[in-house]
Amino acid sequence: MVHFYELATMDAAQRRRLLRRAELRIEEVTERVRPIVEDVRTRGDAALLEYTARFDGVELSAERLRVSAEEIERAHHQLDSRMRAALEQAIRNVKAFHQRQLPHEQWYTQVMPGVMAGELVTPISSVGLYVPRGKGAFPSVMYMLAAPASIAGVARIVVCTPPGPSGEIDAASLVAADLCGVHEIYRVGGAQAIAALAYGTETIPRVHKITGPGSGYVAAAKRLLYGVVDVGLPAGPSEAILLADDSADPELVARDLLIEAEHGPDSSSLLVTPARPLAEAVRQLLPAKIAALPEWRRAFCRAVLEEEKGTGGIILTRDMEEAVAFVNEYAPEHLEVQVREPFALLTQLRNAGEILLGPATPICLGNYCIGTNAILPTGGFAHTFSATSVHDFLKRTGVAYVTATGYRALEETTRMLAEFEGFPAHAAAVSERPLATWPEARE
Ligand SMILES: NC(=O)c1ccc[n+]([C@@H]2O[C@H](COP(=O)([O-])OP(=O)(O)OC[C@H]3O[C@@H](n4cnc5c(N)ncnc54)[C@H](O)[C@@H]3O)[C@@H](O)[C@H]2O)c1
Ligand SMILES: N[C@H](CO)Cc1c[nH]c[nH+]1
Ligand SMILES: [Zn+2]
Repeated sequence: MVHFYELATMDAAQRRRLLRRAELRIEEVTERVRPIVEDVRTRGDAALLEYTARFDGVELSAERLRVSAEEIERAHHQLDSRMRAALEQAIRNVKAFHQRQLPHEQWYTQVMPGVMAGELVTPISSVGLYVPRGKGAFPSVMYMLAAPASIAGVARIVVCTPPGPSGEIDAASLVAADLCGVHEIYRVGGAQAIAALAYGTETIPRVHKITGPGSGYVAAAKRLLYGVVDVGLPAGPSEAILLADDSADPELVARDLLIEAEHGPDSSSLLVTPARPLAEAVRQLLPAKIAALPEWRRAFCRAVLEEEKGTGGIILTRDMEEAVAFVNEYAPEHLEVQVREPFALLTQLRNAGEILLGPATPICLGNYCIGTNAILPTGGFAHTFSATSVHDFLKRTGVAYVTATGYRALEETTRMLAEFEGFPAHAAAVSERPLATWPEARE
């Protein structure tokens, strides 16, 4: 039976378990991941190759870690033409959206006469993109990461992605990377790939920032490496909430509930609604829809929606206000809204990686081709983190210029604050400064 909860009577432990979702499993695997990270740090490529053999079942040599230019070229010939057209449309939309995010390279404001303050925006010089592949290939993740990184102007973009059963990287992912101008791709995945990007190995040079989604192993490795490298937004196992009222079509809601549930047993997918007839109808429809899926995706949906450890299901609330409050507390990665007046409700929605409004905007469109980014914060981190964007690949540096007039107006304030804080050198630096002789302090 699909999990069915009434929010008003849900006990505190159950509520906490749903709110924590996959975070609990990431904690569980952290100690298993720690020695992998340490091993890659000390033994480099040799460790990478051993873990690739153990976890991906692929024997590689260090020379084969990097995908060759010929393989990328071959991928273009191998890719089915309809798949190429789909990729091109999706990438076009994703690029158009992210191009619009680009901020001005610099801006200044006169905060008071003679005091100019502003920001210089520059790209991060090297980034590592993690594209998962344990339960299927993700060309979409490739372009969701590579497009904003390349639009931001990152000079060195490196991709790590696990090899398929015969050591190959799928043609669609290679073409997607190429269409985004990314060519440094290594066939290595899991915690070992994150460690390689953070510390560097003989073959994979280290980067300044790593970003991209992944399984619990990947998420745990990133947390262990916080402080060694910038590990970006926490994007772990996929999750979604469908927020619906009695105007929603149960058939569409039931279908859309399976979108994120089919990613893996650690995914979460919840219908949150005050409409009992809708909740009951969706509950009736789900078993047949789950049964119609191929075996392994069926097993994932059952694990999420029916099994004891699963963190999916249906939550019935007393009214829409209670439903919205729960959604805001949960802060889902994807939020699909199927209510009579979605734009009116939007003003009350505060925490989500993305919000998709109306019955024609199912989560799968957002996953692939609307243009918005599908690499989003999970585990409740949408309370503070944002969707992946060009801003993840840029940094802002404060820039200021003070003239002699501005300096004179700030001299005493600086001295007062420095003396109060007990910094005599700070205070001395604004005493008797021979400003008038400096041509660069001109007005
Ligand atoms: N939040 C997002 O934006 C977002 C987007 C896409 C996908 N996802 C999520 O990413 C995840 C992808 O997971 P995946 O499994 O398909 O790919 P993955 O690449 O993250 O994990 C597979 C890798 O894990 C390693 N591994 C496997 N078993 C291991 C073990 N026992 N010990 C240590 N390492 C092991 C292997 O090296 C393998 O290459 C899913 O949970 C999906 O929901 C999230
Ligand atoms: N649902 C994922 C983000 O959580 C994105 C994705 C890619 N392919 C299918 N789904
Ligand atoms: Zn998805």
